[in-house]
Amino acid sequence: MSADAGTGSVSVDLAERSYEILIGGGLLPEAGRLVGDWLSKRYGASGKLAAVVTDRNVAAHASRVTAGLHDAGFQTETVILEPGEKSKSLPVIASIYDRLVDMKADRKTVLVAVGGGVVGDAAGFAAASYARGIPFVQVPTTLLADVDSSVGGKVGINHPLAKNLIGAFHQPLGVVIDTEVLSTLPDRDYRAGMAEVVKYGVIQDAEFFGWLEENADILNERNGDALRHAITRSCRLKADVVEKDEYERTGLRAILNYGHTFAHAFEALAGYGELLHGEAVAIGMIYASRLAERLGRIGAEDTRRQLDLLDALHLPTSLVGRATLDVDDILERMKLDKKASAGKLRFVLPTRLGHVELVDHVPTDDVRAVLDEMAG
Ligand SMILES: NC(=O)c1ccc[n+]([C@@H]2O[C@H](COP(=O)([O-])OP(=O)(O)OC[C@H]3O[C@@H](n4cnc5c(N)ncnc54)[C@H](O)[C@@H]3O)[C@@H](O)[C@H]2O)c1
Ligand SMILES: O=C(O)C(=O)C[C@@H](O)[C@H](O)[C@H](O)COP(=O)(O)O
Ligand SMILES: [Zn+2]
Repeated sequence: MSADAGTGSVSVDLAERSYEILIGGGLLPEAGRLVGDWLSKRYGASGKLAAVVTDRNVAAHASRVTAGLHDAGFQTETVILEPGEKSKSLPVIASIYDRLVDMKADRKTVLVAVGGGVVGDAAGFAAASYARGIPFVQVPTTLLADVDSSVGGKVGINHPLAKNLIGAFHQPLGVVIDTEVLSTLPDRDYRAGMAEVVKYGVIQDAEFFGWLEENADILNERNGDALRHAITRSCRLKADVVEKDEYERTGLRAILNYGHTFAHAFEALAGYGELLHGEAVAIGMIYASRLAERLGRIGAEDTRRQLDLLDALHLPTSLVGRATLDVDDILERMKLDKKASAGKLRFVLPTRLGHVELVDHVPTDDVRAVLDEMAG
């Protein structure tokens, strides 16, 4: 990765729940001080007790955050989760509660999530529910968490039958993105994060989509400047949506779910963790775009450009060779999607690059036809 070119920030404007996302190389040691500043700004003098939740693969990064917390005067406890999607489960949440009870955490104890989307979602849900809500800070360490899961306050865990079915909205006090941490991220996880970056281009920003097409090669090489631009733009685009529809009530926030109706069913059916979330989203976006084509809402050329970009970023675009799933099972699982209403599926479908719509009453026969066609 190239040398740091300074720290940037994105503001998320949500009245009394507003916060900053700081983005730069080498920010990890600053996180402790930032947590202290954000906590005292929001809650006044605090007890300076922090629970750091991380996973085994990122514990070394987390210890640098812990050192910064100590320097800032915090006493800390560290909870280390098993890496992987299976940690988004009730027993893991119960184990975090136990540790919070042991350390006598109160409503001014801050929970600091250092890790990918799994750590952020699970720890964030523990923070949302312990003592009816304690402050929390996101220190994402994967590309996916940088651009998506650390921003916007969706936290939660999986039900065996459906992704993220149990959860809450709980905004962080702030987000610290150290782009240097990505240098240790395995390639497969790095690529998976790119799927959510591509999503923003398709749903909100055709120009950004074009920039991604032009820069796919250097993004694959993890070029520092390109990455910082991709992360900053993605955070801004997500913040724009969250600021207007924080609780997904008007339908606007649902656009962030492009590709996810398919993806979540695939992830649950394949067995959590078999297909990475970003991989499932990449495949789901192509299925959703094919569905939009079939319904006459988008031209084939716009699906092809998504396919080509995902290919260039080495992401999968169909289930073939990845998972063999039964079409009826997929349709059944999709009915558990949180966007469904009165048992009817709703899909986020593109009309052109840079624009999507939430569509009700999509005929099951059309969804089935796309699933059959994509199975080859
Ligand atoms: N809350 C939201 O808005 C939101 C948005 C998108 C995705 N998600 C959720 O995020 C999860 C996926 O997140 P993810 O892709 O970050 O997966 P993840 O948290 O499982 O991390 C991927 C892997 O990388 C390892 N890792 C993390 N950072 C590392 C680093 N810097 N160096 C080395 N290894 C590292 C982890 O231990 C793990 O094995 C899914 O559960 C998905 O549903 C939530
Ligand atoms: O923040 C959102 O809103 C999103 O939909 C972002 C998605 O990328 C993310 O996967 C989210 O966890 C899905 O939310 P869900 O409500 O469909 O579980
Ligand atoms: Zn997602």
